[in-house]
Amino acid sequence: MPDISFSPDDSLYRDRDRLSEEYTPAELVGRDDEIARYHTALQPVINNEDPNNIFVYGKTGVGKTAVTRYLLEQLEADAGTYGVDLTTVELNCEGLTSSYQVAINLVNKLRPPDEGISNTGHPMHEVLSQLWDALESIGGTVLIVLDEVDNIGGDDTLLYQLPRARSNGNVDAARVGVIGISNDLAFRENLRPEVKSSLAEVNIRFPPYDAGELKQVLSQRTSVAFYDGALADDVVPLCSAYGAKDGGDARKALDLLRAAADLARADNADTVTSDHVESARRELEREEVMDGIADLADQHKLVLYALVTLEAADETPARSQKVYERYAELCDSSTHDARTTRRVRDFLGEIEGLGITASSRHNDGLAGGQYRAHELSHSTELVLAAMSDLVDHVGVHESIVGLVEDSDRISVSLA
Ligand SMILES: Nc1ncnc2c1ncn2[C@@H]1O[C@H](COP(=O)(O)OP(=O)(O)OP(=O)(O)O)[C@@H](O)[C@H]1O
Repeated sequence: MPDISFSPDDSLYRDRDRLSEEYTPAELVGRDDEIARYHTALQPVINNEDPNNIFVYGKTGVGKTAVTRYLLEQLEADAGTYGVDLTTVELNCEGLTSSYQVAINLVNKLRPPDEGISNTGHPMHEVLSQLWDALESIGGTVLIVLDEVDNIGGDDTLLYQLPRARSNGNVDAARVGVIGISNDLAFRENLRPEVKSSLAEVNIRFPPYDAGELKQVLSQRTSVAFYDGALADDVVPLCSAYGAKDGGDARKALDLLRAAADLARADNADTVTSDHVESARRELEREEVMDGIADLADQHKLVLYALVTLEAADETPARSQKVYERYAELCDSSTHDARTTRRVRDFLGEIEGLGITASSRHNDGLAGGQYRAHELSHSTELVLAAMSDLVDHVGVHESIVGLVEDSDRISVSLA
């Protein structure tokens, strides 16, 4: 029987929590240009002028929230020094899918905790009136951060009203500034022009981190999270390079570093090495692909299943038409209606967009014309494991019999 007793083992980590999402370092590195522009946009606050409405956008994990918190903390401290009456409120809009829900949550953030209002049952105009009252009683400059603001969807009443609260005469004593943060790049584009012009007076784009910037971010964390010498020299550069490749996302790079160190710790290793990073990356990638496939709709999974059977038979890269034919056979042998070739081409594009497959364009000239050929970006075993529910339902295709453990359970023999 294995020894299941627990004992502290901290030979690598000085403080593992410093690699977690919750930890914000005292200084933010690698975002100097964005910090400088953001700083300029916030400057009117300290001059006691009307604040700018600021729209911060960029892909996930590029420091939008971290930089916002970092600057607002500094601004609050300096407002204290210069006698500026400043209140900042941060609301994460995740799960708040309408102006109504965001407005109620804002009212409850602005009011004393024992004076909150219920989440339903108020007309919108009443909620807005409570919002103006709450802002008015706070007074001074009130900066409202709406993180993940795109959750609000097409219902932009609040995003229209809030930045105009003063000019429309809804508040008088308070100077309201809105900071909207979003990683949905289409959201800002799709705002009505009148909302865009007031909500996004100043736009600040956060580009993905490059490998050099991620190296700065990771080096800063390693100095507080690990003991000296706990990491081999190539670990931080490798995690940074992968982070840059995976969308320039600092969260992913930090997660990779932590997963690598966890593997090293589980191995009782003296140092974290590049082999740990490679293994951790395979494991994280595996989880991501598994999640991505598990979330696909049945029609997408059928298309993917078709490609898996072709890959298992060494028939990839396979032309879209060939994938379609196999897909139609799979639909025939199950209870699914086959969609048109055009829809299936769309499905293939969407699956590729998730990084599950890859395609290349071919040109066979007069003989074969132009076509796209598809293949899996991951092992057939991994993809099959992630869609075992569909395989159970449709049946095990003969080409994958050797890859599925209990394949004699159901077997589908197709042309
Ligand atoms: N420049 C940086 N220095 C140190 N840590 C950083 C830096 N940028 C990002 N991070 C860390 O990376 C993680 C993700 O950053 P952050 O939450 O700011 O990203 P974001 O752009 O707001 O992403 P999302 O749109 O997904 O919310 C956090 O743990 C944050 O502390």
